[in-house]
Amino acid sequence: MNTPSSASFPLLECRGLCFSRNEEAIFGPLDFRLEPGLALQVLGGNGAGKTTLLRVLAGLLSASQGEVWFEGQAVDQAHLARGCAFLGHLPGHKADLTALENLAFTAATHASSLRPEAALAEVGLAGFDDSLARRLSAGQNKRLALARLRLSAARLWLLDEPYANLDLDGIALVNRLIAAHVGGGGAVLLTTHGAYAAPPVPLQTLELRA
Ligand SMILES: Nc1ncnc2c1ncn2[C@@H]1O[C@H](COP(=O)(O)OP(=O)(O)OP(=O)(O)O)[C@@H](O)[C@H]1O
Repeated sequence: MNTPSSASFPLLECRGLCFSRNEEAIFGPLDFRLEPGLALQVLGGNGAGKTTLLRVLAGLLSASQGEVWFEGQAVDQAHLARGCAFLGHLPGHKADLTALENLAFTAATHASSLRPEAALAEVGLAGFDDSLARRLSAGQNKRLALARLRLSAARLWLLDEPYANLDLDGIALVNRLIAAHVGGGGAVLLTTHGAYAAPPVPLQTLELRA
């Protein structure tokens, strides 16, 4: 079987993607592509289906209809769960582990060349190595989640409200991380309500309506 070169295909492509709950359409059908080196901002008011779309693309929910293609191949839910890095509303790390223990786990599972201590410093949490995650503030927890993202090897980042809970430095940090990831050939799909400045990278938008 010929394996297509990933360079000649979008990183992500959705064809007729729909999600329904109890026969009520939440979103779709959606058709869009996301090329490496770009970000796609999903816009929409409360309840429009932004989080649901990201959860489908992260392999956490099963689409009702349609196809998702990843690096030129139609993929199933399990493949999506392995292939993307997802930053959701919840931090997603272990509350009873320290900041550094959480990062060491991520670094080991992704064989990251970046040291966990360096990732912690990069997100402004130097000195919090031994702090339990459950003792961190909401913004510090978001920063720890961003450090985990930094250690991930995934080319596709799915960021649900990445600016939420962050101060101005934190918002600038998110923009720096997105710019570096996209500049390195990755791609980012992010949700916002449009209240924050968009990341400083080539940006497409996708509007969902409730
Ligand atoms: N677990 C659930 N069970 C039932 N309905 C749900 C569930 N999660 C979300 N919904 C419904 O699905 C719709 C889309 O929700 P979703 O969280 O995707 O919206 P959103 O665009 O992310 O909203 P927000 O901007 O408020 O975060 C809403 O009508 C919501 O009530």
